[in-house]
Amino acid sequence: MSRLRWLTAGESHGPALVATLEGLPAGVPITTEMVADHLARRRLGYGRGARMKFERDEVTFLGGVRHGLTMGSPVAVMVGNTEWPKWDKVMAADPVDPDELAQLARNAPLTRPRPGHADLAGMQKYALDEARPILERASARETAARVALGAVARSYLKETAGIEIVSHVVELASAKAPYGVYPAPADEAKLDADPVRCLDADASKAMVAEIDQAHRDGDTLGGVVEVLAYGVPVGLGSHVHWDRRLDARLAAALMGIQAIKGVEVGDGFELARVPGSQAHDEIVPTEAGIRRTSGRSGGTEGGMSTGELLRVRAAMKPIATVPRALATVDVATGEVAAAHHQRSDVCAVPAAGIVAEAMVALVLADAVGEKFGGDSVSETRRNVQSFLDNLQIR
Ligand SMILES: Cc1cc2nc3c(=O)[nH]c(=O)nc-3n(C[C@H](O)[C@H](O)[C@H](O)COP(=O)(O)O)c2cc1C
Ligand SMILES: C=C(O[C@@H]1CC(C(=O)O)=C[C@@H](OP(=O)(O)O)[C@H]1O)C(=O)O
Repeated sequence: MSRLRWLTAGESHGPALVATLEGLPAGVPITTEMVADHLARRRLGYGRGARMKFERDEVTFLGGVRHGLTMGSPVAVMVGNTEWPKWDKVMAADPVDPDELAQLARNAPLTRPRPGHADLAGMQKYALDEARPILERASARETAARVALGAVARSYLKETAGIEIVSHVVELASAKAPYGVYPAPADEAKLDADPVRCLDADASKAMVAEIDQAHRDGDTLGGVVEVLAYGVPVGLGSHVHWDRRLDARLAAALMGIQAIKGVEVGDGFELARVPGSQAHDEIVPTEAGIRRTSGRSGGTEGGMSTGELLRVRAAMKPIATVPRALATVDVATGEVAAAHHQRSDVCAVPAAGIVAEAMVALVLADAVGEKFGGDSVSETRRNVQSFLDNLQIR
């Protein structure tokens, strides 16, 4: 069963985010720069708000890594928040003089919850009279910590099994990339250079135009990202129990990203609309061994990886902080009000793709560790190779 354990902590305007990852072997190459590169990729994307322009994502390893390699002990990483100095009183861990707090405009109680964000349900659940303690943690700032851990998981996957992950934006509001065109890992730099991380130039332009229009309208947008994992060996996950199924684990991980409201594995919902003869991937003998003729299943059958390209999609709802503020209730007065709005993203779908890559990496790293074990990278690599070399049917 599960081999990796990981947790994040920290608030959006606190001093830092921290994350720990336990269960990796020794010898995984990882440096501060590798993590920082992925964090920089997460800050990209047309339509993001002001904060992403000045956020620096300062990375510090606190444990588990020595001279660029994991040691087999828990990996602990900290990502500093550039915002902290402005919030040191409002978000202080220790009590602050109430008179001093009352002077601070940014400490004004947030009593007009935003539809679509965690504000209202969180205030009700945690018995709070304002939303600050809820939105601080509900904020997708937390995804920086996941991307930091995802960088470690990606390195483990590449070193042990040769697995490589890439994502792209396939839909943004009504703009769509042509279906069935998949980026390769080598396309990462090209995708990162595109304003919306879309492979198709025309679709990219249409997506940018959608964001510009939403910006003018005081509105926000969502979209769909697709994550591909190349080189996934057959046999990760299992058919024997629901929580061991690889497809279920991927779906839960993607759905666990803020604002993701739908997940598809392979052709997903489309498979429900066509007959079986057009829904499955036929099996054929080839010089390279038994293969599938198509990739509709997204590389899993019976909750196990098939050895074909792994492909999952995640649908993000539009950003909840709509500039043309939506109707709400001021919970301090019970009166009709406009939801609170400060700066926010118009669209964060490109960033969500980077987060989705990290979540897929963490799920696959867990599944690789579970199947192949190993306390050093070389041991895991040997185990992967030995399994593949000794497959009875191939
Ligand atoms: C990368 C990323 C950036 C986001 N930026 C914002 C934002 O600027 N403003 C906002 O209101 N919501 C933003 N969100 C979405 C909220 O975090 C999300 O709507 C909120 O957690 C409620 O969604 P839920 O119902 O799925 O939890 C962002 C989400 C992601 C993944
Ligand atoms: C800080 C990040 O995203 C934030 C996610 C977010 C939200 O409500 O989810 C709201 C915004 O934060 P702020 O209110 O401070 O401008 C985004 O900037 C980040 O991704 O690093």
